[in-house]
Amino acid sequence: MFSLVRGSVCAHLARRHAHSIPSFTHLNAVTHDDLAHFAKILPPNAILSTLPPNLNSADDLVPYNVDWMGKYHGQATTVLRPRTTQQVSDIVKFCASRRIGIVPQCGNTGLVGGSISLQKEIVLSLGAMNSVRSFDPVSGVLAADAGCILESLSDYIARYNHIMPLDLGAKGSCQIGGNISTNAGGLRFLRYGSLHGTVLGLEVVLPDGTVLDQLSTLRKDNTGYDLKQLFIGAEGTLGVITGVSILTPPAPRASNNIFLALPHFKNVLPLFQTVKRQLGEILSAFEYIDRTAYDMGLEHGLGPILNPDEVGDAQCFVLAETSGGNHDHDSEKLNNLLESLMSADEPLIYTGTLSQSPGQFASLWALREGLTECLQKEGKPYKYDLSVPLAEFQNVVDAVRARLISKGLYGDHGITKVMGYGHVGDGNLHLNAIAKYGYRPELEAALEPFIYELVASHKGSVSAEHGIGSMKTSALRYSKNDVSIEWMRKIKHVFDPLNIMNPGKVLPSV
Ligand SMILES: O=C(O)CC[C@@H](O)C(=O)O
Ligand SMILES: [Zn+2]
Repeated sequence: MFSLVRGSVCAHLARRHAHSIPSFTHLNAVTHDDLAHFAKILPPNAILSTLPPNLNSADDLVPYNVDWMGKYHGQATTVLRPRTTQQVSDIVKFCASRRIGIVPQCGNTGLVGGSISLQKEIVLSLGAMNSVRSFDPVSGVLAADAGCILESLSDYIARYNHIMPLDLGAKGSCQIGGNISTNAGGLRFLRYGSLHGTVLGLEVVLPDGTVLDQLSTLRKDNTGYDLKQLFIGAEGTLGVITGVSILTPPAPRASNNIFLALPHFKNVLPLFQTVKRQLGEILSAFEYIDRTAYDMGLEHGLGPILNPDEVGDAQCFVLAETSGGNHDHDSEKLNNLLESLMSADEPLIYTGTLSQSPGQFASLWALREGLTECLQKEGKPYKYDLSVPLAEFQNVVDAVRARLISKGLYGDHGITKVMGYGHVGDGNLHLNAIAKYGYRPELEAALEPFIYELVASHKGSVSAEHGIGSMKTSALRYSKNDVSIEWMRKIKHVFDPLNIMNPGKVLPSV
């Protein structure tokens, strides 16, 4: 009996070991000889390195080593900028033979430190792979290199009257390969759904350098395991996405929006139901902004959107968008909605405005889309991207603020503002806490794991759309059970037994 138990424990440990992920100590830093090898694959201007013979300055590497927020500072000595899938494959094959870690990087606009080199891994920048491969105006399928900027792709297909199925505030600099690697959600998720549905195919360089060509353009392909799904949201830990094919919808003929002020958060849910019922399928976005976020936007010049006297003490705001077939018809629907909301016996809103021109349409969106940048101007934001039941949005924000107050950490010396905004329609709350004078360990300790425990108590997700990166590896367990994490490890081990692909991201080290 005793030996049987011992046997099973040993077997368990052996199993764990088989799927544990080698640590950074197994990886080698780039050497002079490695650079000489890279120089056989890439032209000189595609290699940046602080090592001899290149001797670039550390400043030259800042765009690759420091993330958009200036929060994560990477350690890469070398950045490689291939132009072809073959070059990516040659680089990866060589890195695997030398056990050199690789951080695939697109626009470096992520918010969780997913594209930063933690311990001298090379940065493999996809930005020079930026050509459209094909577009079929009949099916709407776009095939493109991973390094294409999202907005450039939008502009490209606009001439065919199509739009990208995703839209983000960072569209001017984020790249499609990064969007897919992080399974970005964004502002059109409510209407067009997840990239797991709209991505039809991928080309991926696997961690041994093999090119996995799954660049299918088929809508229907029911031939067993759908491998491409594994790379969507894998954050570069299973391979380097080099090419994508994605289904793009026809551009709506008319887009309108409306901005509403609500007295209390508790009105948001009934409002969402009313709006869905009255607008039906033309509703394409339903975004939430709490009072603190709205005021911050105004302080930074993103308004005024509504008459301050009518806004009064409104506690939150909603931006709803329609994408339909007829501008006047949709506008009339929104007008009727606004009128019925205002004239109800117990109105759900204080006031609202309906955009009357493309300029007004853009300025309503500008307030919502500009919030992330406003936060950066206010100080150092602690950012949490959560899925929680809609009814809990405000409770979560309030609980975090109350905790900081109770610990004496709320105010100029600590966290100056706690706010919530996000994609109500998708159950996705962006909770931000601003440390005006910089990040401090005691502030982080007050926020985490408190926020993650709160999210877990609601069976929510610690990452709704930004990913895990290096920021949330230890928080993964609040949203994934042990069995799920163990199978994630097994998958990682199958693809990347040496752990050269974006090490230290997504999976916690054991
Ligand atoms: O700033 C954030 O926390 C969210 C960023 C982005 O996902 C957004 O929805 O604007
Ligand atoms: Zn978002």
